[in-house]
Amino acid sequence: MRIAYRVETVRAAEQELIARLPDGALMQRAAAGLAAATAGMLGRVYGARVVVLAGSGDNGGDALYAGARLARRGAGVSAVLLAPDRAHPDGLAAFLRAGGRVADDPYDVLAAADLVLDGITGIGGHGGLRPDAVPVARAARGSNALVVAVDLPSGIEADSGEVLGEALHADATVTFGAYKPGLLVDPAHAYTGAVRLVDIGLEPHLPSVPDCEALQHADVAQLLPVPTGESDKYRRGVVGIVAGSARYPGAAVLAVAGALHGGAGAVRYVGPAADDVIARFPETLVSAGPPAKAGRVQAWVVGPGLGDAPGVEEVLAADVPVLVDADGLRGLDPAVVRDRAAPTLLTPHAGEAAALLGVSRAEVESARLRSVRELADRYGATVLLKGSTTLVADPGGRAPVRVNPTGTSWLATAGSGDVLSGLAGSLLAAGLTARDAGSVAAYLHGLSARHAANGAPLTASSVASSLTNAWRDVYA
Ligand SMILES: NC(=O)C1=CN([C@@H]2O[C@H](COP(=O)(O)OP(=O)(O)OC[C@H]3O[C@@H](n4cnc5c(N)ncnc54)[C@H](OP(=O)(O)O)[C@@H]3O)[C@@H](O)[C@H]2O)[C@@H](O)CC1
Ligand SMILES: Nc1ncnc2c1ncn2[C@@H]1O[C@H](COP(=O)(O)OP(=O)(O)O)[C@@H](O)[C@H]1O
Ligand SMILES: [K+]
Repeated sequence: MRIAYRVETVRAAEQELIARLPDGALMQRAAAGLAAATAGMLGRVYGARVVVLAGSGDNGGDALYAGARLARRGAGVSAVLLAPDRAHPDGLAAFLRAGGRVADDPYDVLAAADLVLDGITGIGGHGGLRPDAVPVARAARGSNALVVAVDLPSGIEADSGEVLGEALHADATVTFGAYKPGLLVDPAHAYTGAVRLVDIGLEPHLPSVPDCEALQHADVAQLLPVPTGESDKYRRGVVGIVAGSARYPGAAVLAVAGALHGGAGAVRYVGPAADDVIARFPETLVSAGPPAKAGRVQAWVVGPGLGDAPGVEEVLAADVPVLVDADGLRGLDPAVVRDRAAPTLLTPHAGEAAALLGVSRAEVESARLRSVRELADRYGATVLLKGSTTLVADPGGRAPVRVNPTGTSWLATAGSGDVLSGLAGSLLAAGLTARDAGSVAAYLHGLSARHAANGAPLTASSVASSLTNAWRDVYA
């Protein structure tokens, strides 16, 4: 599991640790880790041209100390001081002692740089880059240098993943002590490049429950339902799919395709697209009547391609877990969901989430963490917010928000969400909690999409058929 902590928590842990260490030792650990990581990226340090962008806080101090270390190894290092009279005094002194120079003209040194260390702001920065930092950041990005963000790309919001102004696009980020949520969640995540964590000894001082977490293969492998000698199709779970309409029969087919790959023992389909479903997947149990007459299921999926057809309320009245997606979310009454005794999983994309929250789509996309938490609280349900970073939140804010690390932008194609809802519903029927079902489904779906795309456009059908490969990846 990759875990992330918000700034307040990181600072509290730092204070505990600092109290046990000699003065400045923690910053030296950070700077040493940063210098070692960037030396590895450079390959050859001797003779490399390095530019340190140093703001007025400790983030600039880290960058200056690391610059000093690189200078001692033979790099030509220049510093661009964003606030010359407030630069980290000890860091600057060490930097000058090591042979570093303060640049006369930032744009000259940036144009010739091999490596830029972005130490403008770290966890103390808010509101995007200030106007004086913007042209410098643009020149760094416009150069041929490798741009490495110190702790986090300057200008992003560490806690929320928002980008409230301009931020510096890094090729890589070296972060200290712990991941921060903004390093995992878009739009900020799109600025980080590959993220490397430097251990500064913070871990024992951090609480056991993080703010965000991202599953990895081993976590998913433990959660996946695997049949045993005792299993039969009913004990593995039966998932019911209420989806499709005369206008959108394909949504039913895709949701069933996802469900068939999710580990339930059987998939029931209820709705007007039964012929299409059977033609494609003869293993589906279909029925034309209402959901209540379809036979027992351990979980329902309702909504994909449903159009204006009724059925959502009836499904929500069932006492088994229910996943509500797409058309099922339209006008969904929070009171109805909150009153349910069995778990509910809502899977909106940003547009659907915006409609439920009464805000614009852009607001949801720019503040994904806040939006998913707010929706989960409002509905008293688990919410999976789809998009470039898929998030899964439980209500109440106690459990860490799951951030999905897999996926590809090729997934932005019609019907891929239908596959996801069937898949997650199947995992719910197999007995996973709503949070596990949602996050495991998003993980497999994203992996599968990488197989299906492999550098070219994918189709939603191919995402469903590649799910077998995704399961195998996770076990391998
Ligand atoms: N604690 C420790 O021991 C350790 C801490 N560590 C390091 O410290 C970092 C945190 O340092 P920090 O708290 O000094 O804040 P930091 O991120 O440098 O920024 C604050 C400064 O930036 C300024 N500023 C603010 N917004 C701005 C903007 N939009 N655009 C431009 N400037 C802006 C603001 O100026 P002011 O508002 O005062 O004018 C203030 O001076 C952390 O990320 C990690 O790298 C590691 O060494 C591990 C040990
Ligand atoms: N830019 C993106 N990057 C990665 N994944 C994306 C992106 N845009 C959409 N997705 C994923 O693609 C799927 C689209 O689902 P959805 O919007 O419901 O489409 P549909 O309703 O057509 O099935 C979701 O799994 C979502 O997370
Ligand atoms: K930075």
